[in-house]
Amino acid sequence: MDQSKEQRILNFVLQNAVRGDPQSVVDTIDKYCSQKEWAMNVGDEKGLILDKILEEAKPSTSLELGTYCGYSAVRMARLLKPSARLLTIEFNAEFAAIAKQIIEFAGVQEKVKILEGPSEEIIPQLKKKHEVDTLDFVFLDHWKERYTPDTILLQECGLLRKGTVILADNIVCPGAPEFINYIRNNSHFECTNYPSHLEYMKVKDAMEKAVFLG
Ligand SMILES: Oc1cc(-c2ccc(F)cc2)cc2cccnc12
Ligand SMILES: [Mg+2]
Repeated sequence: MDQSKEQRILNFVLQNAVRGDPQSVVDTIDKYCSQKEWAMNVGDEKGLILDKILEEAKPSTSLELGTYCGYSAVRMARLLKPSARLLTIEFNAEFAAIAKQIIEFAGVQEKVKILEGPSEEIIPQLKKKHEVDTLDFVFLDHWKERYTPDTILLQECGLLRKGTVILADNIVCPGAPEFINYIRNNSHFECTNYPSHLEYMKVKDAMEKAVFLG
């Protein structure tokens, strides 16, 4: 059976990154995906925007929708304070298995919990099953047509609080026009756009920050 691209990324990390060093794992994935095979990690240019917004938020409890290979989970976990936690939801079982190994290799497994399944099923379980009170930071990086319904679901489940920061990837490419229309016309959110480029490409992309006002 031929290896998947995600398995090749994992193998490259295991052979080239430094175990227990999250920055080396991030740099190694960026090296592979810019030189060998493109993959849908947030990448280094948009990753620096993610870093800055995450550091400003200083979150105790963060949620990521769309783990993929774990690149942004490792990238975020490396900046979290020791007691902080990141929950990351991944629908695809193969991706979740790869991400688990990359997160463990990076040594951030104590801060990161991968929840495998559909976001619409897992979000309503966060309070009772995963002991979440409210979320300080949310990174939307899964299927674009889920951005709006999952944002509404987070609100309905009482998981947002005054000041919760939501950061969404791929606002331009592949694009999330319905989400942008929803969030920018919703008086409960204060939005900021961050122009950038698609990971590893010269194609234009952007991220959108939406702060929940309560
Ligand atoms: O950052 C991303 C990029 C793309 C993408 C795929 C093919 C393209 F030609 C361009 C962009 C898809 C994503 C799907 C989910 C989360 N992030 C994605
Ligand atoms: Mg993305």
